[in-house]
Parts: sequence; C-alpha cells; structure tokens
Amino acid sequence: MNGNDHLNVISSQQEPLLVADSTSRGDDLDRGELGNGDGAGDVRSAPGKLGNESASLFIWMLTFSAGISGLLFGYDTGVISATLVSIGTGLSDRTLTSLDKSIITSCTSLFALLVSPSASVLADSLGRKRVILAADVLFVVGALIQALSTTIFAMVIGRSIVGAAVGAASFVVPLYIAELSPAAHRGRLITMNIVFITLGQVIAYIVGWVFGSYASQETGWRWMVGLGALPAAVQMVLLLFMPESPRWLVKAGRSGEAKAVIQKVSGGNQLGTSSRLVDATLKTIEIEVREEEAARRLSSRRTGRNSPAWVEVMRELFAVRRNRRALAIACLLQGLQQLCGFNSLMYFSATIFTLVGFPIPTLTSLVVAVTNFAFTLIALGLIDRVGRRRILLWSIPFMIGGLLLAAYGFSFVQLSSDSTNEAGVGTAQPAQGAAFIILVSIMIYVAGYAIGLGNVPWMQSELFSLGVRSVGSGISTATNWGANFVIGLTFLLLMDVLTPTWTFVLYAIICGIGYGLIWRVYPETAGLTLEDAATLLEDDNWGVR
Ligand SMILES: O[C@H]1[C@H](O)[C@@H](O)[C@H](O)[C@@H](O)[C@H]1O
Repeated sequence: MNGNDHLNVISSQQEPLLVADSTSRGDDLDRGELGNGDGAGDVRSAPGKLGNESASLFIWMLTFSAGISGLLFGYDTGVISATLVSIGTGLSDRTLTSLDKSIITSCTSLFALLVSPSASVLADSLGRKRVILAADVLFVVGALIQALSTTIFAMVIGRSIVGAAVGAASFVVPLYIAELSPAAHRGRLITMNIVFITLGQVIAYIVGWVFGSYASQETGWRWMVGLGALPAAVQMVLLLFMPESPRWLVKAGRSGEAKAVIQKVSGGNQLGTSSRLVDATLKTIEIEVREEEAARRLSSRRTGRNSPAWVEVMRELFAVRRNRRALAIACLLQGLQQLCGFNSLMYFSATIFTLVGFPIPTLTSLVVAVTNFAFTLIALGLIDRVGRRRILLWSIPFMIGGLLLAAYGFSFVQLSSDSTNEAGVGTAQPAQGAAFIILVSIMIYVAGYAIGLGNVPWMQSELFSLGVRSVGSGISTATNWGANFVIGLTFLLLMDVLTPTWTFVLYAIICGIGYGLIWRVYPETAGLTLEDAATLLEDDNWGVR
C-alpha cells in the first residue's frame, strides 16, 4: 500500500464516525447552516447538503450495488455449510475427510487475507470500479470452477478464487461507496454492508436447504456453489451504469470528470443543484487530496528518510502510545470476533447438526443464519444507544452460557471414532433431548454474538486518529481474516481431537478471556468526538473508568 491508499482507505473504514458525523452535518444543514462557501468548514459541509437535496435514485442504486457485495461475501462464506454435507463422494470419488473440509473452507479466508492489501494498491492505480469489476469476474469464475469441479483440488482452487474476490470486494466496495455517496447517506450505506453479509448467509442457507433436499445428490451442491455467480453478474451490469469515484478521478488529475460525477451524484442540474455546491464539493476533495500529499512530504522531510508513506504511518502507529493502544484494542476485538468460534457454526453447522442426528440438518442449521441476521438488525438499532463497551459486556456472557450449554448437550452425544459419517467427523447416536439442548444453546450463543461481537469490531476506525486510521484498520481487518482462517482450518480437527464438548468449552474459555480483556482495556467511545475518544486512550487506565 502506498500513502494514498492508506488515506483512501480511511473513508472506507469510518462507518460509525460517518453515521454520527453525517447525521450532525445533516442536522446543521437542515437548519440552513451551509455558510458562504468560502471557508474550509463551509466547503466541507457541502457534500452533506448535496446529499440532502436528492439523488435518491442514485442512492438506491448505490445501496443495491453495495448490498450485492455484502450478499456475495455472506453467500460465499455461508454456502459452504450445506455444500460440505451434500458433496458426498462427488469430489475425487471419495468421502471428504475432516482435513479436506477444513482446507476447502479455510482457503477462502486465507485468500481474502492475502488479496486485500494488493487490492488497495490496484484500486489506487486502476480506479475503484475496475477493481470491483475484476472482483466480480473472480466471483463468477470461482463459482463456475466450484460448480464444475470433479476433484478436491479443483474445488480448493475455486474456493480460493472466490476468497480472492471476497478479499478485494470487501476492501474496495466500501471505499467506492464512501467516496461516492453524499455525506448525509454515507454512514448508513456502509453500515448496510454488514446487514447484507448476514442476509447473504441466510440466502446461502436457504439455497443449501432447498438444493440439498430437493435436487439430486450429484447436482444439488453444484447449484449451491454455482449460484454465487449470479449476483456477481448482476453487479457487473449495474456497475456499467455507475460512475467512477470522484475522489479517485481528482487524484488521477481528471477533475473535469470528477465534477460531472458529483453533479450526477447530487441529483445534477436537472434538480437545480447549484453549481456553487458542486464546485464546493470538488474543492473539498481537491483540498483533501492536496493535504494528503503535503502530509506525506512533511513526514518524509521530518524523518529525513525518503521511506514510503506507509512506513512512516507504521512508525507513527507503533511509536505513539495511544495509537499502539488503539491498535491493540482493535485487533483484540477483531481477533475475538473470529476466535470465539462463530464462523465454525457458519461453516459447519450442517455438519454439526448431521452429527447430532437432525433429519434435515441443512434446514436446522438455517436457525444459525436467521438468528444471526435478526440479531444483527436489532444490534444496529441498539448499538449507538447502549454503547459499544456496554453491549459487549452484556452480550458475551450469553455467548459463554450458550457455549457451555452446548458443551453439556454434546456430552450426551455418543461418537464412534472408528467410522465416519457424511459429516466426516464420526457417527452419532441421536439423542433427542441432547439435540434440543444443543440447538437452543447455539441459538443463545449466536444471538449474543450478533448483538455484540458480530458488529462492534467493525467500528474499529473510531479508535484511531486520522493519520493512522487506515493502516490501523487494515491491520485489524487482517487480524479478522487471519483468525477466521485459523477457525475454519481447526474446528473439525478440534472436534476430532478434543471432542465436541471440549471444543465448545475451549471457545467459552476464549470468550471469557476476551471478556476480561475488554473489561480492562476497552473504553466506551459511543457518543464521543474523535478527539475525545483518542484522548481517552492516553489515560493510565486506557480510559476505562
Ligand atoms: O461481522 C460479520 C458477521 O458477523 C458475519 O456473520 C460473520 O460471518 C463474519 O465473519 C463477521 O465479520
């Protein structure tokens, strides 16, 4: 990544700030406080004003395109659950082992982790739209390779290509949206992303259940993975009608085109948007781009080294105490979001419910995705009112309770290790009471997760000061993908080696440790300005009262 990337990514990573920020801007503007357009403050208000005026069709298209990326992310991570229990001997003419399943699942997160940093470089040189288009091509190719694969190796290649697409899209799409949407809508648009991810997972589970139950054994799973190509193709077509980001255009020295885009985004001339406002918006972007370049020059002059901008930013991130602390907290939350084991359920719930003896495991496992989606919606309504720290401290105990109850339920399920069922883990003696306990406990756990840990870590950017926000957010996002990879790779092996009971106890212990750490170091940042939040971390107590 170069310096520009870092600064660009800022916008993609600042969803919660933008919610607060843009709301207040919107309020000010509603009260007619746009100012005279001369000062920087006035100029900076302009995008909010533009956004409030109209452009609703455009906003809908933007929401929809953004939604498709979230859906794809969710679909491709969720669909593996039903796929794994439906493949049977369809790949390499044999039953999949736990290791096969773990690799097929986790290669997606590994490639997402590997590709997202390079996506940022490409987004800067080629433009945002081209990278999204490339990601869509990868989504389509990956889906088709999976659908047509006859060997485990081909399936792993297909899943890895989809992982690369998820990595690129999860980075570039929020960036593109943040740069295109008027400020008053920006926060909401980016927050929608997480709702769409969980919705994509619900759709994947429904598709998994329908094709797993009603299609033939040979073709059902091929449809499940192949259908991922469809939304990507729709997004490609939609993108043809969408403009390039004006911010990127300005940086590429194409201010004229940027102006035309701003006009379009803001409802354009047809709606009588004053050209003064369009000019003001353009000026804001130009000022920001110039400031970024100046900051980069200053920084290399200060250190006397001509190191790349990202090296400078890294230095600032680790040398300044409050930045270091912000990074520690952001990585703690992102790591915990994955290491708490939630995606073990997302990826393997059908396997687990097969193991427990449910007759239609793909249908039963739908409760995981639906509970996650429903409680994510509730969380988005609650989070600003309750506060991040408080919502985590309230919800994690439910997760721990759910995990321990599931562990207890699993202690009644007899596994015989000498034979493997289609889940590849071991055959089960169905025990109805135990199956019910496991189902209910998993729902409690998932609800607790979706209310807190599923969301709060993505609010990471509000911990960082502007200069290090993008790199800090990038590192914590990588922590998320890295931990996601570890969970996908190890879950089935842990189930084999430790037994299901102790695997769930292990996740409960991780949640317990995470709870202690959050209680100790994560201050409440809701409702604070950026400056106040950053100052909190200077405090000896990490701002925790
Ligand atoms: O915030 C999301 C959401 O909770 C998804 O359900 C989960 O699969 C992702 O890993 C997570 O990052």
